[in-house]
Amino acid sequence: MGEPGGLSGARVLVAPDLAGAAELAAQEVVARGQAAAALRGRFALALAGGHTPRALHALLADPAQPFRARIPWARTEIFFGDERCVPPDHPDSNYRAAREALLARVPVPERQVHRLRGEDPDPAAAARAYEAELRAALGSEEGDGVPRLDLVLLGLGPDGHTASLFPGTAALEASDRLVAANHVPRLGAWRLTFTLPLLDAARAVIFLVAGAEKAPAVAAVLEGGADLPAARVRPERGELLWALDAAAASGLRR
Ligand SMILES: O=C(O)[C@H](O)[C@@H](O)[C@H](O)[C@H](O)COP(=O)(O)O
Repeated sequence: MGEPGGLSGARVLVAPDLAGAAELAAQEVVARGQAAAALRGRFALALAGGHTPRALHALLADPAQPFRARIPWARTEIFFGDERCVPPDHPDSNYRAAREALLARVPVPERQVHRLRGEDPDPAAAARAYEAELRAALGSEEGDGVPRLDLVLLGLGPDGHTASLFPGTAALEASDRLVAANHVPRLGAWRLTFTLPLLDAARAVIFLVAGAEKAPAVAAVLEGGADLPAARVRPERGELLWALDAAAASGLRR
C-alpha cells in the first residue's frame, strides 16, 4: 500500500482514493491515541483545516466504522492547527467544519476542545491567548519548554502551504512563538496558525493529501528538495507520515 522514503525519512503511504487515504490516517489516529492515553493518560490531537479532512472526520465519527470506539475521546484534547479569522459559525471556519463532521458526534468533553478564536478583532492577541491555553493544557514536560502534541494532522495547498504557513509570509519564519497571526497577501486575509517550532515538537505529524491538483506540490516537497512551507515541517523527535491518494502521489518518481 505504500513505501518508506521521501523527505527526511518520512513514511509515504498511498491509497487508491481519498477514502483509502483517510482510512490510513484514521488507523494512525487510533494507534497514536491509544498509545498516548496509555503512556501519558492523554491524547493531544490537532486537527487540520480545509476540505480534505472531512473524509477523515466522517470516518472517525461513524459508529459503523472501527475507529470511533477505539479512540480514547474522554482523554483526548482537541486543538486546531490553524483557523481563518472568521466567527466560529462562519462557512469558512475550520472549527465549524470539524464540529459538524466530528466533534458534535463523538464524546470528547467540551472543555477539552480548544478553539482558535478567529472572531477576535486582534488576531495577534488571539494567537497569544491560544498559545497560553495550549501550554496550560499540555504543560511543557520536555526540556525545551515546547509542549508536545501527540499527533498533528495537516493538509497541503497547491502552493506548498500547510496549516496557514504560506510561502513568503511572516509566520513561516516565526521562531519565538508557537501560535501566530499571519497576514496572507494572496488571500487578502489574516489567519491564525501553529508555527514550525510547535509542529516540529510533535510526536507525530500526518499530512493527508488527495487530488491531482496537489501532485506537483507533493512531488516538490517529497522529492524536489523545494523549500516550501510543508517541506519545513520536520518533527525532530517525532514521526512524519504522508497519507496520499494515487492522484496526489502521481508526480512521485518512487
Ligand atoms: O485552513 C486551511 O485551509 C488549511 O489549514 C490549509 O492548510 C489546508 O490544509 C490546505 O489549504 C488544503 O486544503 P484542502 O484540503 O481544502 O485542499
